[in-house]
Amino acid sequence: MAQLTDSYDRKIDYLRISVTDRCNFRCQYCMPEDIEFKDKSEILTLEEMLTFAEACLALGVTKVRVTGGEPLVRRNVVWLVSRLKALGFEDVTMTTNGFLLKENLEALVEAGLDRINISLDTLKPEKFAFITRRNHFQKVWDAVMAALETPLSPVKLNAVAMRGINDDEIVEMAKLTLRYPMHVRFIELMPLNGDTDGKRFRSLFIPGREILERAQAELGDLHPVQKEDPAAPADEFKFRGAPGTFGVITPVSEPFCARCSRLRLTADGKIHPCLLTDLDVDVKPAIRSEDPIPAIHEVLWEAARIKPPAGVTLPEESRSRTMSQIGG
Ligand SMILES: Nc1nc2c(ncn2[C@@H]2O[C@H](COP(=O)(O)OP(=O)(O)OP(=O)(O)O)[C@@H](O)[C@H]2O)c(=O)[nH]1
Ligand SMILES: C[S@@+](CC[C@H](N)C(=O)[O-])C[C@H]1O[C@@H](n2cnc3c(N)ncnc32)[C@H](O)[C@@H]1O
Ligand code: SF4
Ligand code: SF4
Repeated sequence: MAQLTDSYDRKIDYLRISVTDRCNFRCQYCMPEDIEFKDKSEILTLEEMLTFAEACLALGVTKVRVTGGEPLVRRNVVWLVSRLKALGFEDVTMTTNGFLLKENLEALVEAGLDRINISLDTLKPEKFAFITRRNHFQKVWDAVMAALETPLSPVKLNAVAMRGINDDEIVEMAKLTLRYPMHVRFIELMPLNGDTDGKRFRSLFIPGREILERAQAELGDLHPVQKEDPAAPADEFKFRGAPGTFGVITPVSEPFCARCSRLRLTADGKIHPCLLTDLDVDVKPAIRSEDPIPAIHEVLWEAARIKPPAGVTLPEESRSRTMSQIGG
């Protein structure tokens, strides 16, 4: 069967599934404290998500990332991981806030999870409570340490960079890569979650280049690391002799749309061809139809067809969305 490609000849081989819009944290850049989640009746079952993934696999999608909201608050998500692996995906990964990770590590490894990314913006418990609006630093840090002792090591740590909030920790976070086999990445803040006039964004934004310069000024030269997946968004580097890597993800200052290989499925059954536009296509009717695989294929080709070209910027009216709806 033909490989899924978009109108600009980009190969689409990477699917991100947001298994739930719910979360046990309320990170300031992602969602408001009083967010209303979707009614459970609107959310796809895990079996339906699996059917969608199966249709993607037949069109040459080989990688799938399970995300959310917080994927580990969705009951039986470990089952989904094991079924995705059994279907034949080469790379099944998860992005989590880490709160429920330690108790799920063994089951995730057994289910065949290939890699894990953990979001951690700070190494200071009080600041963690300020950013996530939940006082759970220690539990997340214990999970990071526990994950390093499993076949999921090396783990990736994701930190959203915010001026005046966690930029004083750039060097401490970078130093983790000298001590542990971790891939630490700072992500540029994107103006979502009600930041319609972009005010919060302008005061907090730090470009990735500045982050790399500030780390190098203290810790010495960073050497580029060859990517395993050339389409991956992170630019990764190593300090001399370090077991881990340090990097940046720069969707704002240096967008990587020209190499974008991704589609996203939301928990309520919409395909988002791009994280930073409002375009979506409803695939729920196709998933629930009598002959779902060909029906889903039609919708997938339509989503790929409308995927925007390189150079996407987020229109102001789209900034009311929360990242948790689309899965990051
Ligand atoms: N604008 C934009 N941002 C992205 C895209 N992919 C990832 N990001 C940002 O980078 C963050 C980190 O992504 P992760 O979930 O850790 O996954 P990843 O780095 O893509 O992981 P790999 O599968 O290992 O390449 C996301 O939460 C987004 O903030 C993308 O396609 N477009
Ligand atoms: C939406 S979360 C979903 C998975 C899981 N709950 C977690 O936090 O890892 C995925 C990623 O999106 C990132 N993210 C959320 N809002 C963002 C924003 N406004 N700008 C940049 N990254 C953001 C988070 O830091 C996290 O690494
Ligand atoms: S970034 Fe992840 S952990 Fe934080 S509120 Fe959003 S979905 Fe939850
Ligand atoms: S902004 Fe859209 S097109 Fe660009 S890399 Fe992200 S998802 Fe892909």
